[in-house]
Amino acid sequence: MVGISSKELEELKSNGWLILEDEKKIKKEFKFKDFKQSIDFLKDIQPSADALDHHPDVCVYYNKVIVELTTHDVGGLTDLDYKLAIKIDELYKMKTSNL
Ligand SMILES: C[C@H](O)[C@H](O)[C@H]1CNC2=NC(N)=NC(=O)C2=N1
Repeated sequence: MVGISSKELEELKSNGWLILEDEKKIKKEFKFKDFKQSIDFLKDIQPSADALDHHPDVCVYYNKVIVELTTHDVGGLTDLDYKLAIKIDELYKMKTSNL
């Protein structure tokens, strides 16, 4: 695990991730059409999170899922947050491109 680079942070920012708490956390809201889609998205994330051994903090609403990423072990952002964020964006694109 290594710290996140400023290039990675910029990329996440341009993908719509908010950088919070003095660059210790990132957050993004994903929109869906109903609760089932929201839950299915969460289920899509689970294998990637387990594979990276890195897990998001998630808030599920009826038609939106708010994802927060930070590396609790170091109290800040690392490459694991970057990798999982990119993966989650990919999963969202796949999910919403065939609606
Ligand atoms: C032991 C295990 O590797 C750690 O507890 C992992 C699990 N998943 C994790 N997820 C996140 N987001 N941050 C962590 O620090 C973290 N640590």
